[in-house]
Formats: sequence, structure tokens, C-alpha cells
Amino acid sequence: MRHDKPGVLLVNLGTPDAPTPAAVKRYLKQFLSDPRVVDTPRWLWWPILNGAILPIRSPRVAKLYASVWMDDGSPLLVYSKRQREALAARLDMPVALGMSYGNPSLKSAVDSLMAQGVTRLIVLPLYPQFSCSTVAAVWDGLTKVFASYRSLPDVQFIRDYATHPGYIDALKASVERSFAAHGKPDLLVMSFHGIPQRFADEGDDYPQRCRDTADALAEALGLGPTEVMMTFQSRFGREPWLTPYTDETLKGLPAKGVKHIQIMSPGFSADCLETLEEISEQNREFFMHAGGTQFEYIPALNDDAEHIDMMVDLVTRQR
Ligand SMILES: C=CC1=C(C)c2cc3[nH]c(cc4nc(cc5[nH]c(cc1n2)c(C)c5CCC(=O)O)C(CCC(=O)O)=C4C)c(C)c3C=C
Ligand SMILES: [Fe+2]
Ligand SMILES: [Fe+2]
Repeated sequence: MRHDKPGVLLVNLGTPDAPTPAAVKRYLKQFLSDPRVVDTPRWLWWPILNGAILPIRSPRVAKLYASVWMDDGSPLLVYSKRQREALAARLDMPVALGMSYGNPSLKSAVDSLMAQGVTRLIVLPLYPQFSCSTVAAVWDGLTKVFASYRSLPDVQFIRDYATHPGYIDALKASVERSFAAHGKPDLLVMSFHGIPQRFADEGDDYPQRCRDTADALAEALGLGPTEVMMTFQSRFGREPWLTPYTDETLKGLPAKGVKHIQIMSPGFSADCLETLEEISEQNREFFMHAGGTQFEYIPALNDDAEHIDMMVDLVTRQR
């Protein structure tokens, strides 16, 4: 008889090993070579990536990483490790952390679970809103790992959790803490990572999943349409991405009389370069220079107890 031994694979994007140009280059090369992320034909993309993007972007982005680096490493990895530990402490099954790009690799995580005798793999990509560029890339990564296996586990793949009540409740609590600490702002901005508009046109339901989260959270908070706004950050490359863009929106708000904002990035399950630097530093500057008077960034859920509760619910209801 084949017995049932579940194990959890937590997955996130991944991050460089060090805030140095060489380590950032290694990371970006792997990340930006994934056709799920950049789908330009290889013959055209390869010379652009290696000849222009990597040499120019790596040293610049390494400085940004250095500005948010923590004692224990890159914020994304530090928070992801804490999430893994907290979840493992709540479950009587093994929990491993694997990253789509960089370390710890997906393969190291799957190998360690299989070595512990896991027969049912519960895969939880920590992206609340599905996108082909993130969640489907996890799927692809897993199939590559399995390509070298003679036996496969049962696999339960959690597509996303954009409106999971535990997720919405945890976000709501984080917003209420911020309102209590700093006062209610003129506007609550929910900034999601963008994708090329074309991906959505071709069938990625990511924008709708972001809308689903934004609507559920606004409703839970009892905020009306003039009190919340959804925007998209982290544009890359030349083609149009999802709009409205976070940076342009923030630059225009003070002129419309919106002087105090609080901003959150509900699509990031852990704080990282894109929240700690891009939102909390860069976009703060944009807003304040445009005439804003008060700006607060509401942290990601990271290893908040309610966030871990939600993960427990997501993985234990998989039977
Ligand atoms: C090139 C296209 C990119 C797509 C499409 C994309 C989608 C996407 N990304 C996240 C989450 C994260 N992205 C992060 C960093 C990051 N993203 C891109 C590019 C695309 N992302 C780049 C090049 C980088 C690296 C930094 C830089 O060079 O600007 C991170 C943070 C990683 C960290 O180390 O802190 C996260 C998390 C989502 C959710 C998403 C689609 C929905
Ligand atoms: Fe990204
Ligand atoms: Fe960015």
C-alpha cells in the first residue's frame, strides 16, 4: 500500500544571493531568461539581455538592493524563511521553501521533501493573484524538477488565493493598524506588481484577480470608491503595462487635493525590493515632491500570525 504523507512546498520569486553587481547579474540572467517572464523570441532577446540589460541594470539594481539589505540577507528571503518556519511550527508535516530563481532553488526544496518520504506535494506559490509570469512559471519549474525523477508524488497546486477570507482579513487588520497609528488618509492606494497589458489580452486573468482582491478588501474595510484606488507598479521594458501606473498616479494626486495617502502592495506576500525601495522610498519621494504632506507604507503580511493562519487553512483543506 502506498501511504499518504503530505508535505508543503512554499514558493516565491527569488532574490540575489548578495547585493553586488555580480550576484544581481546572475539572478537577473536566470529570471529574465524565463520565457514566462519575457517572451520575446530568444534570438532577439538574448543579445539585448546579455549586451545591454544585464551590464547596465545589474550595477544599478545592486545599489538598490544594498539600500534594503538586512543583517540576515535579502528581505524577500529573510521573510520567506520566517514564513516557512512559522508554518512548519503549525503543521505536522514537512515544509520546504523553494524559489523560482536563485536560492534556495525549487529543486533543492522538492529534493528535500522527497527525501523525507513525501508522497503528496502541496504546492503553495505565495502569489495571491494568479499570473502566467509568476504562478505558471512555478508550474513550469516544477515540471523541470520532476523531469529527472523516476517516481512522482501526488501534486496539489494552489493556483491563487485572491479572495480567501483569511487573506482579506489579514490585509484588513494591517490597514486598520495603520489607520489607528497614523490617522485615516485621504486615499488608500493598493499597488500591485504590473505585467505587460498584452499578457492580459492573451488570456492572463491577473488584472481581474487584482480587482477581486481590491474589491473584497475595500468592502471589508467599508471604504467607498473615492477612498481607495488600485494601481500597478514595477514597469519593465517598452511595451504598455497594466494601468494606472503607481508612480504617475502618485505624482498627480496632490494637485487633486489628495495630500495624505497610505499605500500597500497586497500582491506581495513578503516585503522585498519592490515594496521597501520602489514604494516606500522612490514613490514616497514622488508623492512628497509633488506636494503631498503625509505618506505611509503599510508592510506586507510577511510572517504575521493571521497570514500564517491563512496558509494553514490553504494547505490543510487540500485533501
Ligand atoms: C520583466 C518582466 C517582469 C514581469 C512580467 C514581472 C512580474 C511579476 N513580478 C512579481 C514579483 C516580484 N518582482 C520582483 C522583482 C523584479 N521583477 C522584474 C521583472 C518582472 N516582473 C525584475 C527585473 C525584478 C528585479 C528587480 C529589478 O531589476 O528591477 C520582486 C522582488 C525580488 C527581490 O529580490 O526583492 C518580486 C517579489 C510579480 C508578483 C509579478 C506579476 C504579477
Ligand atoms: Fe517582478
Ligand atoms: Fe522595481
